[in-house]
Amino acid sequence: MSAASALELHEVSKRYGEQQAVQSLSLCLAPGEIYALLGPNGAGKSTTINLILGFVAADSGRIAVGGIDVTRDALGARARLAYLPETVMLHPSFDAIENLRYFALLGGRRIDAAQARQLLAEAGLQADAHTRRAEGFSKGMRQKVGVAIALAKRAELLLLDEPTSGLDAAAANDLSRCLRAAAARGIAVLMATHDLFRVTEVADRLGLLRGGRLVLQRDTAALNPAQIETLYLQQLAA
Ligand SMILES: Nc1ncnc2c1ncn2[C@@H]1O[C@H](COP(=O)(O)OP(=O)(O)OP(=O)(O)O)[C@@H](O)[C@H]1O
Repeated sequence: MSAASALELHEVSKRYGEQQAVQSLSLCLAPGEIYALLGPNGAGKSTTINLILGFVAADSGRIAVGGIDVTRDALGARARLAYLPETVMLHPSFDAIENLRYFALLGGRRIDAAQARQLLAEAGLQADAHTRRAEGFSKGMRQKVGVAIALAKRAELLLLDEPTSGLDAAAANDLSRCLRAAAARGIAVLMATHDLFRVTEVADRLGLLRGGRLVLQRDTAALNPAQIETLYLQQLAA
């Protein structure tokens, strides 16, 4: 496996009983690349993310994060990535700066308040929210703190599952900007999503999963949302 890839999956398969959740999946993300994983419910998107996180073990195939094999060194691989779940859990009574410093420390990095402010600003969190307690934070604000944590950790890979579900248009647009900023710093981003509109806005490449198989891959540069939808529906009907 190439150490230059932020993420590499080679012929990865995972079965749950009779259900083939992921089948012979091969995928490679370069540093700074944003990849959108599309597919209908049950296509295998979350399973793919859980395999990369090492939460579930592949039946066969290999996965490497920053060249570190997930099976051989799960902790080493996890140290190189950051995962944003649907709701980023923060310490409710800490403000954004305290949360960032706390989680950065858990991730092995000590940062001061000025660095925390800088990272939160890069992730797009407004300055007046930096010293507010996190208990009142919206989903979008939590995600920004989550991205700032990934930046603080110097993660090479950011994984997101349905990041725009439940976000209003402004917050989703904000998140796109935030992911672009992370990618500009060399972080590769893999996001599972149903949001075809955001795919053209934020992703460099898309992959469509169907029944656990990658049935289509495209650069998004030349595609608009309507074209993506057409490709998507054609593949599902095939
Ligand atoms: N823990 C599990 N036990 C048994 N079957 C599972 C488990 N997790 C996923 N599956 C099955 O594996 C297949 C892929 O599921 P997965 O959750 O990865 O799809 P998905 O693309 O993320 O779907 P959604 O868009 O609904 O989140 C489905 O058939 C699902 O029922």
